[in-house]
Amino acid sequence: MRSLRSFRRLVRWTPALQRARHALRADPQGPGPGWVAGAGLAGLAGLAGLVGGSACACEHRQTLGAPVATNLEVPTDRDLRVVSLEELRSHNNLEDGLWISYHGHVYDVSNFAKIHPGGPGRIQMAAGSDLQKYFDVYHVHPDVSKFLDRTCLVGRLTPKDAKRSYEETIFANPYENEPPRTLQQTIATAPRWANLMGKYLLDSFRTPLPGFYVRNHFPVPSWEDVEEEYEFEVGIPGKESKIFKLKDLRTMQQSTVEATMICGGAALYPRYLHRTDNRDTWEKEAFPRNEINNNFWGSHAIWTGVKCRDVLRLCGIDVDAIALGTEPLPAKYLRLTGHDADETGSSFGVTIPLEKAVDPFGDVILAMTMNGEPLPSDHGYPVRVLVPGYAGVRNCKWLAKMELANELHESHVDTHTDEVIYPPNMTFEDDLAKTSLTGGTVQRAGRWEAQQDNNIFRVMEMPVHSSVILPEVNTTLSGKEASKVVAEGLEVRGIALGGGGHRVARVDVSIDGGKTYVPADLDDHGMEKVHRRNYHWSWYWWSKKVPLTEEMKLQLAKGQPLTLQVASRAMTEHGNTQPSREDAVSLYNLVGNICNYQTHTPIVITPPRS
Ligand code: HEM
Repeated sequence: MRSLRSFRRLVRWTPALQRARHALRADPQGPGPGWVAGAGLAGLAGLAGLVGGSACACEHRQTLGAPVATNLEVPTDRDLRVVSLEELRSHNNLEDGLWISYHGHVYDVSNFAKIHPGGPGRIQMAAGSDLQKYFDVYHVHPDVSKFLDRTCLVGRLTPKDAKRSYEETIFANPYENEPPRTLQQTIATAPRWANLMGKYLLDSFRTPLPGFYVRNHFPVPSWEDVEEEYEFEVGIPGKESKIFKLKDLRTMQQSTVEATMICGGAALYPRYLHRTDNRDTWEKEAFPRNEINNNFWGSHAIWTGVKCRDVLRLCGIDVDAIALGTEPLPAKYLRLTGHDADETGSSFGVTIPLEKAVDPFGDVILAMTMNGEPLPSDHGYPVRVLVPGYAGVRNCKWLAKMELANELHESHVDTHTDEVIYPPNMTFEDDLAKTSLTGGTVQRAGRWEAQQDNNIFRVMEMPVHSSVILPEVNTTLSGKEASKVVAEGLEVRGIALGGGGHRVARVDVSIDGGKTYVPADLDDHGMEKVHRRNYHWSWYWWSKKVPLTEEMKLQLAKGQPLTLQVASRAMTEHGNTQPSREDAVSLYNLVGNICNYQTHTPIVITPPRS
């Protein structure tokens, strides 16, 4: 119910979605279970007139017969059967199969939809139509034909029909009216994903708000003009839910927390598709991409808001007794749901341990300001849950609901997308290939789902991490700069974070790709005095002039350019540290979450004139 309310808010706010809503109204099925799975979604995409035609009575898998390709073989176009536009469009629901066209090929993505990182609903939006129209908006996708061709190819369209399929697919961009943005380097626009890259991260200890790291999953809900309508609900089993409005929070005692927020991905992009052939592509394709920028996917701010435990206390939870252990935990988790939802109405939701929320030193607050200003829309205006030490995604924006529960949140984000660490034997294409090309399609998809329960866990606290920020990747130093490096050493600067509130005890720097290290000078900007107990939520900055070895100097003296591989490794006071680049290869996990390996920053020194 709540997610429908959020969706309505989005619809009211976004003109593109308003247009889609009209299309939905024209759809006789209207919202409901059939709507999610069927032609209603095509209506949402403005496709009602195109794909809502006669339902295909046949069982599509039977019509397909034997798989057209094995895992690694892609048939040539000559061998593919020609699919008519009508047939493509008739496969627009789960019952008859979800088919899409892409670059002239037709694919059955019925099984893939279940594991689609962007959620099953979004694939259903495109059913019976052309994928490219969607990818024109959702730039998060690289060219996916590589694995679609290997996994779920049905046939091809004639060139004329391929053109028609693209041209007649009408899709209204739900991200047209996102808030204005400046400063950041954009990774993706729909949904918004952006960060301050490289040297700008070291411009100020507290990141300027327009540059603060953003990772949205859905269009931004706008509360600016209607903040008096804003509310969130607290649900406690066996009790009536309690509603809080902004004015309720504003009259409560405010707390301030200095905290760095870092992405659960910590580093890796792009993910999935660059590693579909086998795990080795993790190093060959994903690592180099990751190392294009000196990126630390996070930012720092001072946050103000109401303690989460104070809100729970008002709802009748004895947070002090629970924290002291004199009362048992009433539930394992606190589930957080946002007012943001995907284009099909499926809400954002994540889980945090209830223990963290009631811990008087856990510093979980319902934040209303960042750096002394109201939260910007991109950061959850008016209320975001700040969960210091935890992955960014746990810090639910645009809070709509908090509920005590013994089960994890069932949202797609919490179960599939950014939240999970998959076991090392799991690859995207393997599972996908098996799901789609064998007769037992559903069981294979089940393998993926089964993994969810067994060996897959959720990213909660972040691990220790550090990044080299300066010099920037591929910097070339020559002339006086090169002479200075020879005389004084290479000046390296960067950022480190203990993760989970752990103190960073040391950062070591290497200029020879991790063969040898020297300790850097740490600067905590006085945060040691600010943080309570043993928790340190803030990033550290560090710097070091690393001397060249005699061998390196000799190489330059011979007139040969010198390439250095700069790396850093932070270590907590427990001795936890970052894996080397080599070790990270075997630490492969499908999505690339908490990938805190020591990236390499290549820089070149050209021989200075003596
Ligand atoms: C067969 C068709 C599709 C394939 C193979 C596909 C594949 C993928 C993959 C691999 C990702 C993860 C990308 C990454 O994080 O590096 C992704 C994410 C995403 N996809 Fe798709 N996709 C398809 C269709 C669609 C459609 C039709 C939509 C929208 C209507 C869509 C929306 C998204 C969004 C929004 C994300 C980002 C989710 C997030 O991380 O927040 N996708 N898709």
